[in-house]
Amino acid sequence: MVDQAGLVIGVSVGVALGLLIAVLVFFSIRWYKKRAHLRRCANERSLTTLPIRTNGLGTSTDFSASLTNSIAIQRTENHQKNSPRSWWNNQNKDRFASASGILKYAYKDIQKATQNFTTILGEGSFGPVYKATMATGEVVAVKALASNSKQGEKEFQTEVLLLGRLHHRNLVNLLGYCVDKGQRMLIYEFMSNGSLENLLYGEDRVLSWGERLQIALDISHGIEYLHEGAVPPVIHRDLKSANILLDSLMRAKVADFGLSKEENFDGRNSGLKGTYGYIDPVYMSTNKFTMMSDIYSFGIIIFELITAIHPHQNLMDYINLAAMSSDGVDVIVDEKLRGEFNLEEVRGLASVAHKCLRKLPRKRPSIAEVSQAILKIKQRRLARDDTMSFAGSDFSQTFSRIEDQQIELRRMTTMKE
Ligand SMILES: Nc1ncnc2c1ncn2[C@@H]1O[C@H](COP(=O)(O)OP(=O)(O)OP(=O)(O)O)[C@@H](O)[C@H]1O
Repeated sequence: MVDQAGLVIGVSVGVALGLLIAVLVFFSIRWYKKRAHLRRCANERSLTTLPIRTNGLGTSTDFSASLTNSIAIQRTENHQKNSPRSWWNNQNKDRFASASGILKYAYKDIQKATQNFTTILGEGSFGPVYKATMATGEVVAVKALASNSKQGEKEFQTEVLLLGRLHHRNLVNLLGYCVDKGQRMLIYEFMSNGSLENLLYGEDRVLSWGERLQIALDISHGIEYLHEGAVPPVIHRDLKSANILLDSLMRAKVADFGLSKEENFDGRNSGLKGTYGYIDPVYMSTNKFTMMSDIYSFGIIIFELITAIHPHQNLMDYINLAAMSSDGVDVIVDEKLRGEFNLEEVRGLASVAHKCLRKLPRKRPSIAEVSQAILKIKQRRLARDDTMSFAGSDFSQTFSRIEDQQIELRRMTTMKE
């Protein structure tokens, strides 16, 4: 009896234990599956994270977030190979929206769009730039990284990372990139009026004073976004008229981030980054590049707009001479303007530029202050234009009143006759 009872108890305990273990295993598997699912979801969310946008345009995080974005780009590539969406990828295997919102193109697409790389627009230190018409009909500019380029891959990655998350109407937008067949290329929006340098020193067309003022304001807004809108802030390091591009409406956009950090000083490998004539003297002596060094370069660009004298043609000497003359900046205003400018506005803009070129960086204005000052000049100009057109309309009203009276008089005299 006792043995039987013991057996029953033993079996019951065994069964209970077995059940307990089965339940535990079941829940462990469920818990593990759930965790794996959550991790997958989290990964997918990070892949679709939007690029960093600031100033109310979207979320902003720190630089590590932009690195996460770059990792996400790679993960997207691996992930897409195996995902159920691979049918979609097969349809679009040459193009896909990367995590930073820019498109990746296949080499053959670019080859076709540039008619086998025959549509060259120009050549910079990065390599040749081509005009390309994509399959969609969109016209773009393709910057190909020269294979012998020293700063190549690092700059390329910087540019893709940086521009992919920076969007502003006064920055040249990066639309896509290509890393294929050992080639690396960047695809930008096409700027049909080329560079400010070509416009100021070429023979094609003369920029009016109004256009120059607007260009100064556009550049200022572009830099303001880089310095004060982007998180973390971006220092351009190679602001110059060749890096300001103009669209079909003559609106200016700042170009060449990342690429601008190459060692490019006077052709010598001095370790300094930037372009001779635009480099802040304080940076030259301290090797420390700050936002104020960008402000200095912008001051030089403003004087280029006023004088159309290139910094390589002793622009600084002219500026210093004019500062000593009683007529001030008036003596160095671009002759091509043929007096078609408002002297007060020119002096106002020159005063802003002088402040940007101050020896002590801390005495230079911030880019927001520069924007404000240029905006004020433009607003005064608009107000004056309004007054003139109002005065003009007043005059024409008076004139037509006189005409009406004359007609009336003539009518009365004919009636008398
Ligand atoms: N997005 C664009 N749209 C139209 N033309 C462009 C575009 N980007 C560059 N270009 C043209 O291509 C040429 C080379 O430009 P790139 O930016 O490579 O060199 P750079 O700025 O002139 O010199 P560096 O590389 O030494 O700074 C320039 O003449 C420029 O006007």
